This record gives sequence, structure tokens and C-alpha cells, in this order.
Amino acid sequence: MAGTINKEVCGYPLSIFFIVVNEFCERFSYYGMRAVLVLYFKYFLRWDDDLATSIYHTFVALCYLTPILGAIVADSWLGKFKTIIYLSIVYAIGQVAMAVSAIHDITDTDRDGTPDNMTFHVVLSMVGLFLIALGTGGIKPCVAAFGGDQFSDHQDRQRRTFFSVFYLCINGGSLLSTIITPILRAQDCGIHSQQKCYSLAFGVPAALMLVALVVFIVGSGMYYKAEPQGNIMLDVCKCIGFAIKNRYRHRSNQYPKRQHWMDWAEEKYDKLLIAQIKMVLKVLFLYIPLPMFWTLFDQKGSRWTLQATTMNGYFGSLVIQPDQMQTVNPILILTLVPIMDSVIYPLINKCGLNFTPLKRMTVGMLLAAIAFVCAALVQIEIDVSRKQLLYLFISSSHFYFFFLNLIFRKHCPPSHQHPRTDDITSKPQEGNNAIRFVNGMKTAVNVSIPAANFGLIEPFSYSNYSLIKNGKVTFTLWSGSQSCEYSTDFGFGSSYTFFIPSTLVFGPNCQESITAAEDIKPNSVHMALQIPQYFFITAGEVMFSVTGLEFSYSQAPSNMKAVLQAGWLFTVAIGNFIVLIVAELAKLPKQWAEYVLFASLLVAVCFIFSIMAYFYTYIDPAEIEAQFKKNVNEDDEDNKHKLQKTEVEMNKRDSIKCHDEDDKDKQTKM
Ligand SMILES: CC(C)C[C@H](N)C(=O)N1CCC[C@H]1C(=O)O
Repeated sequence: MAGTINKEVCGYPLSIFFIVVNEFCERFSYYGMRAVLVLYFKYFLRWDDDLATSIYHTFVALCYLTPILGAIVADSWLGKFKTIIYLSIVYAIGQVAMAVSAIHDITDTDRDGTPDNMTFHVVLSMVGLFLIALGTGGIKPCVAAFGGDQFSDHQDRQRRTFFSVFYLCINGGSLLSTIITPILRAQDCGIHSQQKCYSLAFGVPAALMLVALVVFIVGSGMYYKAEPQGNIMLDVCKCIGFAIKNRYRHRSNQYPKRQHWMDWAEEKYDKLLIAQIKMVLKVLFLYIPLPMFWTLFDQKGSRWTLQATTMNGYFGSLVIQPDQMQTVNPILILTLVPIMDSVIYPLINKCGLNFTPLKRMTVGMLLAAIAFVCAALVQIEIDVSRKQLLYLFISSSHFYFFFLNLIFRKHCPPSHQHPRTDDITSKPQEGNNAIRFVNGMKTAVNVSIPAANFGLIEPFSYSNYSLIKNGKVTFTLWSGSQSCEYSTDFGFGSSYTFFIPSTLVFGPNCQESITAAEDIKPNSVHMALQIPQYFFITAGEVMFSVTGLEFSYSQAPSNMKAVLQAGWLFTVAIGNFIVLIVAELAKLPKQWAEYVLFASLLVAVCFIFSIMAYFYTYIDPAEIEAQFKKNVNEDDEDNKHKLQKTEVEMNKRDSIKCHDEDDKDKQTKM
């Protein structure tokens, strides 16, 4: 950061305050919008589950692919500062487009609460998502690298702390927004008719993105802004291309070997550029095994959440929904990052162990593998409890149906004596409870709750199953003008059949008259058992991801800092793709076996990575670049001297020649 005067507070450049606040707001915006996106697709745009999931994952993957674009623009053309400003504007426009696309009143001409021109909403939201992916991905590598740029070469320790604080901000922002936006979405809003408020759930992230932009601009006067160094990526590609071609041209044994294949570009390209490309390639090569970490990490949003749906979420009086378990990750990040930085790493140092960045990343991968072993153990526990429940279910249902048949035979005309066979045999999805009613009365009964209507149940018949959430539910039973209420509490993943007896007396409540048969017991394995797996994956993330972020910065040449950050984020994108592929291909009969398979794969990859890391030599790019520049200057001096010498000699020769010619002239004249 030569030549910049930057205000410092406690040894840290003041400018980084604006950068971390910007990151906090940006991550709030991104994760907040993402938290309600699938529900928006499903309930607002009315897409089916498959389409909603595919578009969601495509969007997430795109967000981690666009960093390459942003990095190229920043390092080669606009510089990081301008790239962040321009792409943040694109990003904010995208968020506003999303918020507008979720206002149902815009096309609700008949005012029935549903949009009448769905194409408008779909097109606007897709344009919005594209702009968001471009913006969030584009600025992500630039913001991290721009933050790193604010430190001088001697501020290594401060820069490391910056990357930790940066990670804390990412997770602080995401934690807050994933709690807040679902609450906003659940509100009712609208001009002509009230609907779930997706526009507010997207509007608040849009506002936060504008705040992020303003905060970043306010800090403008304080930043160190490294100048872009021309179309560096084009030069890099050309240089690599030339090295390969030149090597191929000189493949015969008669040409002496060169130390590195990139040295074959020496005939045409600057030695500094070749050295810089070597630095980048070395790090990129090291990145090859890394997507496997993200493949495991990203499954906490899918497989682990599905696992939570088969568990019991009652924490005392607090009920945790399966998808809320994911917030354990950012919560743990907020506690583990400071503990690692101020206790664990210094302790390891004190023990005389050199815990290098690559060693930390290796341990991080191992911790993620342990997390998956924990997930497998929890899965085995769930499977065992389910087997017991299934056994209970089968044995109790035998008695139960025997009992029902007796009643039917006694009360039903022969034409109605058809006990149904489509009884539920497996646990309901997503932690819901499957409920049905049997009407033992001679008159039809209507049963309803605010969220579902079981319809009119004919005498001596069953209703269909309805899925309802956990918690206390009050059913209202109607027969003609008479009604009564029946309340009960549900856990997660159970199934009940409620029997309305012929002797039911309607009154204010019919609590005592209705009997419940438990077809499938509620989930018995507690969600708290997932905490160890969350702990290990998050501890792994702190060691792997925070370190990787800093490593990518510190090992990158000055003109390719953002590019290498983009390379790092690219490993996240590939990890996401692998999850998509695996979800399609891996059809292991047992879920716990799949977890063990992933853990083993990561251990294998980790082993390969540790070998690669062993051969990696840490460099100080600034020092190498300075050395090259010095050499070039010295060469320039040498060249100048040589040139001067040559000029003098040439002049001498010329004057001798002139003298000779003068003499000749003189002689001829004579
Ligand atoms: C999934 C959490 C909300 C965020 C996660 N702990 C995290 O910080 N990241 C996941 C991918 C990289 C990083 C991020 O930059 O968002």
C-alpha cells in the first residue's frame, strides 16, 4: 500500500470499518432474500416443488460463478472500487425488481388477491434474480480483496483479523436476515386485498443493499485504491497459450529442459508476468480438491434439514422448526471465530506447533468429515426409533382395525361396510402430522380447523388425511346447526385417527367424547442431537473457509488479488453443483450410509490435499514482485550503460570513418 496515508484506529485502517459494514448489509440483503425465495416461487408464482428447487439452486450456483466476471472487470479494467460501486447499483436494482415483482396488486385487476398477469411477475423476478446474481457474485471477490488492500505489507496480523471480522459480518448479517425476512413474509399486506407480504420480505433486503452502497460511498475518501493494470486476464491467457505452444514446438530432446513449463513463455513475455502466473497457478492447483468440502457443507441446507423433519423440535416451551436448525451455523460462527482467534490458535502457537494456513484447512476438512459421521449416527438412531415405532404401529393398528370393524358391523348398513385400506404407513413429510376423522354417527359431520377443512364426513366413513403443523390445534365439528370444539397438541411427524362416537353430544366442547388412536407416534429423537454435527461442520468452516479467504489474498500477486478470490468462490460453486448431481445420482438405500460415504470421500480428498499442501511453499508476492522490479531496473541501468558505451563507440568509429574519408578527400583533392 505504498504511498497512501490512511487514518488508523488501534493499528487498523479506518477505511475497513466501511468495508465490513458494507459486507454486513450486503449479506443481510442476499441471505434475507434467499430465505424466502423458494416459498415465493411456490406460493406466489405457483410453481411446483421441482421447478422451484431447480431455479433456486441454479440461482445460488450462478451467484458463485459470477465472481469470475467481477474479478476480471476489477483487476483488468475498472479497479475494485468502481466495480463494487457499479455492480452494487445493479444488485440494488435487482432487489428492487424482486420487491416490485412480489406486489400482487399490480396485476390483480379483478381484486381477488391473486395476480392476473403471472408472466409479468415471472419475467420481472427472473430479471431481478439475474441482476442480483451478477451484483452479489461480481462484488464478492472485490470487497474481500479491497479490504485486504487497505493493509500495508507489515500488517499481516491485522489483515488476518480483518478476514475473521469480515466472516463474522457475513454471518451476523445472514443470521439476522434469515430470522427477520420469514417474519416479514408471514405478514399480510396489500392495497385491494391482503396477501402474504413477499414484497416486504424482498423490500427490506433491497433497502439494506442501498444502505450497503451508501456506506461504501461514504468511506470513499479513506480507501487505498489500487489502480487496475490493463487487461491482465487477456495477457495471462495469451502468455499461457504461448508457453504451451512454444513448449510443443521445442519438444525434441535437443532443446534443454526448463525449470517450469511457464518458462517457455520467456521468449516473448515479461519475467514478472510469468512469475505472477506461476503464483496463481500454484494456488489454483491446490484448490482442485476443495469443492468437496463445500459439497458436504451445503448439505446442511438439504439433507440435514430433511433429517430434522424426522426429529422432535420441542426445546422446553420453544418449538424449533426443522429449517430453523440451519441458523445454528451462523450462531456458532459468531462464537467460534473469536474463540479460535483469541484462544485456540494462540494456544497451539504456544505449544510450539506451526499451524500453517494449509494445515488449518486440512483440519477443517477433517472436522467436516467428523460432522458427517455424527449425522450418520443420528440417522441410525432415527431409523432404529422408527423401526420400533413401525412395529408398535403395526401391532396397535391390528387391534385398532379389529375394533373399528366391530363398530362398523354393528352400526353400518352392509353397503357401507368397506373399511379403507389406504391408511398411512410411513411418516408424513416435513415434520407435519397426518390427521383423519372417523364419523361413527348416523348424521354427516363437518370438521374444520383454520388451516384445513376435512370436508363433510358421511355417516360411518373416514375423512381423507390432512397434514397439519405441530402445536395446539382446535377442531370445530358441525352437524346441522350444532357444533362443538375439540383441542389437542401435536408433536412432529405423527399420524392420528380421531373417532367421533355415535353418542357424541354437541355442546361448547366435545373434549371428553372424541377418542384418538395414534397410528404413527410423533418423532422421538430430539433435534438437539443435531447440534454436535453443526458444531463440527462450523468449526471446520472456521478453519477452512476463514483461513482460505485470507490465504487466497496473501498468496495472490498484486494484480490478481480479486481473480484469486473469485477462484476461491468458484470452489463453492462447484461444491453446489456436486450436491445437485449427487442428489440425483446417489440412491443409497440407507441415508446413514450416504453420510458415511461423503465422510469417507472427504477424508480421501483431505489426504490428497495434505500431500499437495506439503509440497506448497508459501510466498510473499509483494517481495517477489519488488525483486523482479529491482532486477528490471538494474537491467535498465545496465542497458543504459551498454547503450551509452555503444553510442560512444559508434561515435568514435564514425569519427574515425569521417577522418578516413576526410583524408581520402584530401588525397583526391591533392
Ligand atoms: C450459510 C451461512 C448463512 C453462511 C456461511 N457460514 C458462510 O459464511 N458462507 C457460506 C459460503 C461462503 C460464506 C459466505 O461468504 O457466505
